[in-house]
Parts: sequence; C-alpha cells; structure tokens
Amino acid sequence: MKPKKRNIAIQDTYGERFQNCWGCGPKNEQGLHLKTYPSEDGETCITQFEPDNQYTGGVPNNLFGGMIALVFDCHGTASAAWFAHKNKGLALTEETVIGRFITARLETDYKKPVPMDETITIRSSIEELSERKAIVRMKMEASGVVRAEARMVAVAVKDDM
Ligand SMILES: CCCCCCCC(=O)SCCNC(=O)CCNC(=O)[C@H](O)C(C)(C)COP(=O)(O)OP(=O)(O)OC[C@H]1O[C@@H](n2cnc3c(N)ncnc32)[C@H](O)[C@@H]1OP(=O)(O)O
Repeated sequence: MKPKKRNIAIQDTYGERFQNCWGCGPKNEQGLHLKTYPSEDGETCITQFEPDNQYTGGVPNNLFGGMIALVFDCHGTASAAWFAHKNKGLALTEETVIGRFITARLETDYKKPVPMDETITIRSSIEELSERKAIVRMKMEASGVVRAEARMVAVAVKDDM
C-alpha cells in the first residue's frame, strides 16, 4: 500500500504503546502505515492510499474485502480519537499524544468493487460522541464513486487496558 502523506497524521500522535498496529502503526516495519488527517475545519478526516497488487480479492483489479474493512478499522479509530480530541477544544500539534480508541463494532456495506489502479479516498465524520464512545461514519470512494460505507462504534481505551 502507498499511503498519501499530508501534515500531522493522527497515528503519529498515538502514545508509544499504540504505535505497532499492522494497518497504521508508524513503528510496525512490515505494516501498511495508513495515515488519517483531519480536514481544515476539523469536521471530517481523510485517508488515501493506492493498493498494491497483492491485496486483490482474486478478481483482477478488485481490492480484497478484508482490506476494505481493515482500512475502515484503522481510519475509524483514528478519526474517533481526533473527534474526541477536538471536542475537548484541543489542537493537533507535534507534541500531541492523543487518546486512543478501540473498535467495538464495525458494520461495512460493500456497494461496488474497489479498483486497485487508482487512489482510494476514505472520509469520516462523527455521528455521535459521548465521554467514552464515538460513532463514526465512513465512505470509501474511487473516481468520485462511493464503493463502500461503514459505521463504527469506537470506545476510548482506559489506562489499564
Ligand atoms: C489496546 C488498544 C488497541 C487499539 C487498536 C484499535 C484497532 C483495532 O484493531 S481494535 C481490535 C478489535 N477490537 C477489539 O479487540 C476490542 C475487544 N473488545 C473490548 O475490548 C471491549 O468490549 C471494549 C473495550 C470495546 C468495550 O468494553 P468496555 O471498555 O468495558 O466498554 P463498555 O463500558 O462495555 O462500553 C462503552 C460503550 O460502548 C458501547 N459498546 C461496547 N461494545 C459495543 C458493541 N460491540 N457494539 C455497540 N456498542 C458497544 C456500550 O454500549 C457503551 O455505550 P454507552 O456509553 O452509550 O452506554
């Protein structure tokens, strides 16, 4: 996977013990290094990548469904972390150590095949936010066409987890 880089990624603000995720951990050498970036107004988050050929579901030029869910998983928990951070009135800086969220529930709707020869874009927004729970909505697009949608329930990680 070739993730697209921008400014400060949420994953780069994870605390030391959360940086080894295979999908998005900066410290996982074999990992995919997905990156989630808040929009300028902070209301949405975006991640973009170009899939490598090995992640096909078998049909030529179609991305494997498990990879689609994986991207929603990593982008959704990072987005939840951002929306909770922003809700506290905090900014994102090089010094930020953001509160980590974990996936409790992930619903994925596969609407159209996801192509593998172009940039895939996933945008997220927040549906509901309380002290420990965030419900995040996501849309995956390629060539301006929605290919998949997801709804995630993410829960803030406690210090003793
Ligand atoms: C250690 C951090 C690593 C982060 C990695 C993030 C990316 C990942 O790949 S995660 C891997 C897959 N996910 C997991 O392994 C999670 C396994 N599950 C758990 O650990 C726990 O069930 C956990 C943490 C999600 C919730 O447990 P707990 O902290 O006791 O929360 P709990 O008090 O039960 O629930 C909090 C809120 O979430 C809701 N909730 C919990 N589980 C669910 C669920 N499955 N569906 C819908 N809502 C749920 C509860 O209803 C509650 O809502 P409300 O505040 O409105 O009453």
